[in-house]
Amino acid sequence: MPSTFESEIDTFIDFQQQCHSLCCRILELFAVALDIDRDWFVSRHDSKAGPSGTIFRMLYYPQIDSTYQDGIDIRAGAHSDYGSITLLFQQRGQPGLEILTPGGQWTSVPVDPHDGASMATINSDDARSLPILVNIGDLLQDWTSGLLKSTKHRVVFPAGESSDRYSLVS
Ligand SMILES: O=C(O)CCC(=O)C(=O)O
Ligand SMILES: [Fe+2]
Repeated sequence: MPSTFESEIDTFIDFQQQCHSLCCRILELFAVALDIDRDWFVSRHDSKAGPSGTIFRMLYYPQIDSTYQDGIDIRAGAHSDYGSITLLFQQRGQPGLEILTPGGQWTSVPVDPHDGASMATINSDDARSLPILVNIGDLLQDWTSGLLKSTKHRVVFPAGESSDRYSLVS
């Protein structure tokens, strides 16, 4: 843990635990939907039985000058996540995530899907908070024999002006 974060260690641990609980809840609902034992996925992330396998990452992609080449220079190369599910927290004004569609096209994922919607169409809770992006990973694809598909994604420099990008991944 970098020393600059040491004073916030309790906040990070609390946040990470809340992420783990949310992941477990989502995995439980997947199990219900698949009509299998509702603990099937969650029991495999039980920290009482050993390391839960959960990884928490705080990512910083620094702003660079405008010499980067669109479509060639990228911030995080194409990959799928190797775990079961991943929660991704992004910040307003820091786009860049793209997913590969089944048709093989890279498509940008809005940080806030409500962008462009009129305020009258979103409720006040939505106006305050950003959605959490949930990615299915390779392990869940494997566990479900490909029924749930892991999503290939990457992070590119946004078109136009580049800015710092911070994200949290759990
Ligand atoms: O920073 C992002 O938006 C994505 C990060 C990511 O895909 C990862 O850490 O696996
Ligand atoms: Fe990823």
